[in-house]
Amino acid sequence: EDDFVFPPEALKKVEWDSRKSNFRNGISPSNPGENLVYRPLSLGDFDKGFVNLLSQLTKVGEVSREQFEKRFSSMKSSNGTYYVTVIEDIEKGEIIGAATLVVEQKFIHKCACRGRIEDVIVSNVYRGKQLGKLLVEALTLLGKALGCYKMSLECKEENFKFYESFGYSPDGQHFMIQRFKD
Ligand SMILES: CC(=O)SCCNC(=O)CCNC(=O)[C@H](O)C(C)(C)COP(=O)(O)OP(=O)(O)OC[C@H]1O[C@@H](n2cnc3c(N)ncnc32)[C@H](O)[C@@H]1OP(=O)(O)O
Repeated sequence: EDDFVFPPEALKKVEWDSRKSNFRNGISPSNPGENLVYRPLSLGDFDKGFVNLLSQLTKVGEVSREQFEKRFSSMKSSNGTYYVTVIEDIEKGEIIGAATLVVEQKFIHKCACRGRIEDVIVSNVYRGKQLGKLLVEALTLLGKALGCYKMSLECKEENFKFYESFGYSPDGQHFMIQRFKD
């Protein structure tokens, strides 16, 4: 039986009809394309190249099965915080896209929640098929459905246009960062 990092039913909250971006090929979360499935990250995805896919985004380093399983169960037990989603090519048994919604709990704005879109990646072989758009649009609408008062993400300026199509805009504030490790 599949062990998912969050209940798959949560994705049913997505109101796809209220999406802001246009999909050239008519794909949707329930129908992302031939042999493709959009769903929560599963424990079995370690063997389907999930970690390898992330290395196309940034440095991942060696992640053992044990480390993956520990992180997976920690995310799963923090109910309602980590919505790690993936697209699987079921013919190949391979994870070819991923994106995460993190729902941060606040005291401000009457104990509101803020959504952050993180770690958006589509395998270079599958780019240009509207799958990146599907990942971002679905998580944006999920954040809205879960009651987030605000959604945000960090990206390179060259990706601003991409994210603007889902309703994001640069806020003009300067983001600050300090790295303790590479
Ligand atoms: C919050 C974050 O995680 S930021 C990090 C984002 N991830 C990366 O940069 C990793 C490397 N890149 C990728 O994985 C992919 O290129 C992604 C995720 C950015 C896009 O995924 P793809 O599946 O290739 O894109 P998809 O086919 O869904 O969308 C392409 C559409 O966006 C547009 N687009 C894609 N990238 C850009 C860009 N950088 N600037 C402007 N438009 C863009 C295309 O023109 C196209 O528009 P159209 O639908 O009107 O024709």
